[in-house]
Amino acid sequence: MRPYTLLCPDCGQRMEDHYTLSCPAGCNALVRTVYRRRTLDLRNEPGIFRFADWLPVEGTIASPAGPVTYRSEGLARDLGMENLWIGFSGYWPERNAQIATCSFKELEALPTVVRMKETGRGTLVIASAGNTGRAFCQTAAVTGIPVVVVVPSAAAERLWTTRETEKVCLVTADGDYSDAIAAANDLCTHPGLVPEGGAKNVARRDGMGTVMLDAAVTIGQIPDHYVQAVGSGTGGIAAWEAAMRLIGDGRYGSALPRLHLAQNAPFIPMVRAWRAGRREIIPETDMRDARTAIAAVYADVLTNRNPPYGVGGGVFDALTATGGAMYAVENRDARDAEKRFVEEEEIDLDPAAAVAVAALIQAVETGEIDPHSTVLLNITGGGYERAAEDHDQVVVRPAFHIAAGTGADDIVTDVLSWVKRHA
Ligand SMILES: Cc1ncc(COP(=O)(O)O)c(C=O)c1O
Repeated sequence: MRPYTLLCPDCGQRMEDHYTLSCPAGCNALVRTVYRRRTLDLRNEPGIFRFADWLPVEGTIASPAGPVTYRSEGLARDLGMENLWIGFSGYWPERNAQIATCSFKELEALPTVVRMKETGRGTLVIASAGNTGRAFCQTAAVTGIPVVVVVPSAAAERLWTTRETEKVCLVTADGDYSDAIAAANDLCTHPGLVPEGGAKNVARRDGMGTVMLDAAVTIGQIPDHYVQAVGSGTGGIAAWEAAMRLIGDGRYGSALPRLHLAQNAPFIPMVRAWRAGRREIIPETDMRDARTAIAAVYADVLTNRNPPYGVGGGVFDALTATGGAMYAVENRDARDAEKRFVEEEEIDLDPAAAVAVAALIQAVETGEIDPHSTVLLNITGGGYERAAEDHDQVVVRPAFHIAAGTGADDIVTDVLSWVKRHA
C-alpha cells in the first residue's frame, strides 16, 4: 500500500494512485494527495526528497536540487519590510541552492519521474515554454528515464542539460506555448505516450509545494503572505495545498497564507477574470488578441491560455480560500524590479521571478501587504550566470519538428520508434 491515497475534493471519492490524473467519476476538479503521515518528518536526503513524507513517491533520486529559504536583508531594507523571506529555486551554491537548470520546475520534474516509474506505464510527454522542458531533460539525464518534450521552436535554445543524454526526444513546434500543448496532447492519443498531466499531476503540485514546506520549517511558521508570478497558477494552488497540510500538522500555525499571484501584462487572463469576480475565463474578454499579447510579454513562461483557474480546487478556489489577490505587472516594472533585486540580493533572476518581485513592490505600495508581516517571496528561477560558471550546459538537439500548418500526426511514427529504441 502506498503512503498516500488520492482524494477528489468535489465528490469526496478516495482512490489508489495509478498515475491518476482525474476523478474516475468525471468531476471537474483537481484530485489531491492525502498522506498517511499527518506530521512532516524531514528525511535525511539531499534536496527535495527531504520532504518525501509529503511527496507521492516511495523511492527517491539522489539529486541536490531542492527548495531553499533565506531571510532577505537588502530587498527587505529597500522595501521597508521586517520579515521578508525568499524562497530561492535556482542555482546559488553559496546559499545551498542547487537547482542546476535554474527554476522551480525541477522541483516538479523530480517527483513526477519517480511517481511515473512507480505507478504508471509508458513514456512521459511534456509540453513546455522552456523551463519545464529543461527541468525534465535534466531529470532524464540524471535518471536515464526517457522523456518526450515538446516546445515552441523559439524556445528550443533554452533546453540544455548539465550532462550529455540520449534520453530526450525533443520536438519543436512552430507557434507559441499553446501550439506546443496541442501537439503534445495529439501525441498522447497514441498508446505508450503518456501525458505528464500539468496541474492535474499531484507530483508536480506537491513538488512545488515544498517551497512552502521549506519556508515553514525555516521560518518556524506558515508565512502570512505568499507572492508568486503565475502562468498556469499551479504554484499558487500547490502553496495553498501545502499550507493546509502544515495546518493539519499543527506545529506551524493555523492560518492560511494570503496568496498574491501576478501575471505579466498585457497577457493577464486570470487577473481579469478574478477582478471581475468570475470563476470562468472568457476568452473574448480576458484574452483579447492573445497571440499579440503573448508576443509582447517579458516573461513568456507566464503565458498559459488554459490555466486550471475555474476547476474545483484550482486557482479561483485557492484565491478565495486564502483571501488572495492578483496583480498585473507591466514589462517596465518587471525590469525595474529585477534591477532592484539584483542590486540588493546579488543574484540574477528569471524574468518570471522579476514579475513576482514587481508584484511584491506593488502590494507593499498599495497596502495589500503590511511591511511588518511575514512574507514569502517565491523566486521561481534565477542564478543562470552562476550556473554557467559551474556547469556544462549541453544543448539538447531537436529530434523532430512540427511545421506550421502540419500536425503531430506527421511525426508520431518517428516518435514511437524513438521511444522503442530508448525505453
Ligand atoms: C520561472 C518560472 N516562474 C513561474 C512560472 C509559473 O508557474 P505556474 O504558473 O505553473 O505556477 C513558470 C512557469 O513555467 C516559470 O518557469
